[in-house]
Amino acid sequence: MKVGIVGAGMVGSAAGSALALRGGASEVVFVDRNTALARAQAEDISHAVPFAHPCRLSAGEYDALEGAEVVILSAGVAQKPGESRLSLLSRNAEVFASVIGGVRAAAPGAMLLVASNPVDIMTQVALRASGLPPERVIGSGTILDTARFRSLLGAHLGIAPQSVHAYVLGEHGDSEVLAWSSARAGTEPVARFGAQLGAPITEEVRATIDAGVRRAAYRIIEGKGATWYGIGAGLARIVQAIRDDQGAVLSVSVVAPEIEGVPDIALSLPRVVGRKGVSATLMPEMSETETAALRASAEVLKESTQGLW
Ligand SMILES: NC(=O)C1=CN([C@@H]2O[C@H](COP(=O)(O)OP(=O)(O)OC[C@H]3O[C@@H](n4cnc5c(N)ncnc54)[C@H](O)[C@@H]3O)[C@@H](O)[C@H]2O)C=CC1
Ligand SMILES: CC(=O)C(=O)O
Repeated sequence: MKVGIVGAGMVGSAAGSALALRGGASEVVFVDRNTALARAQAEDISHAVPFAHPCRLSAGEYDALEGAEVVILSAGVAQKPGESRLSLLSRNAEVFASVIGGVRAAAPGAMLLVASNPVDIMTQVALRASGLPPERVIGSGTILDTARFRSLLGAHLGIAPQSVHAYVLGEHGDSEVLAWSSARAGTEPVARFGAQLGAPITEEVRATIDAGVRRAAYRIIEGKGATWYGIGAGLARIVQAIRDDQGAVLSVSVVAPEIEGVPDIALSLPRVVGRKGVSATLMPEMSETETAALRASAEVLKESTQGLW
């Protein structure tokens, strides 16, 4: 499958690299207003291909996206230390205004996979600008936060994160909701599993894991300026679910008519992802507190779109 990546910075290049290393695409094309950067990323990643799977890498203008089935949108500005994702909105909405037209003209059949922050609102921006149906404009949403949650829970329980089934819901951002009520280790609720293994999930453990997930981006940006490996792998995971029509259940963001009483909203819930994009949305079992937190997260996002359209 041919995949386009608009925005060849840290996130776009990490996604291209993950796709090449995992065998997630037969062809990856980078587009960036910095054409030298796009060319250099393609050349650099192509040198990893002999150690991985066949994959052609190149860079070009928008017309090079012709035939792409998925286009990843990772163009725009990223957070500086201490800055929130929501603060990027007006700058990145402006970037998308110039990017989406070029993508749609060159690759009208492509699904859009949005990574730029604030990703939930940028997914709404991309939907409106593209005219595509909502199931074909997918935001990476909390795929990364869910990975962070599974990773920290797995480490606490002493099991592989792949055996932890737990999701982060709502905004990919400060108001996100860790869905503890539905979290499972193997088939067991995580609290029961932890008690059996001598790794109880106390209030203190929950608070530490919550901060570990919610504050991850801030910590990493403080330490190295940006985050890219986790989201690069997450984007490649979504592309593979689409390419292979997997029906994978992933926490991604799409525009929905209503969630928890908030109309016309994009946020993350577990969703079934395959060749047609998102084919179903699942509402996990939640406690009253989690339901209220999800509603609050939807309201934060809704509030942030005021004045945008
Ligand atoms: N969804 C997620 O989980 C994550 C999202 N992000 C977001 O991804 C975005 C990209 O982050 P980085 O790659 O670290 O930034 P970066 O600054 O390394 O790369 C952004 C690229 O976009 C390009 N660009 C800017 N305006 C453009 C335009 N009009 N047309 C074409 N290219 C344009 C720049 O030349 C640059 O190469 C940010 O908004 C960041 O917040 C970052 C990490 C995780
Ligand atoms: C930057 C960002 O959105 C993240 O690492 O979660």
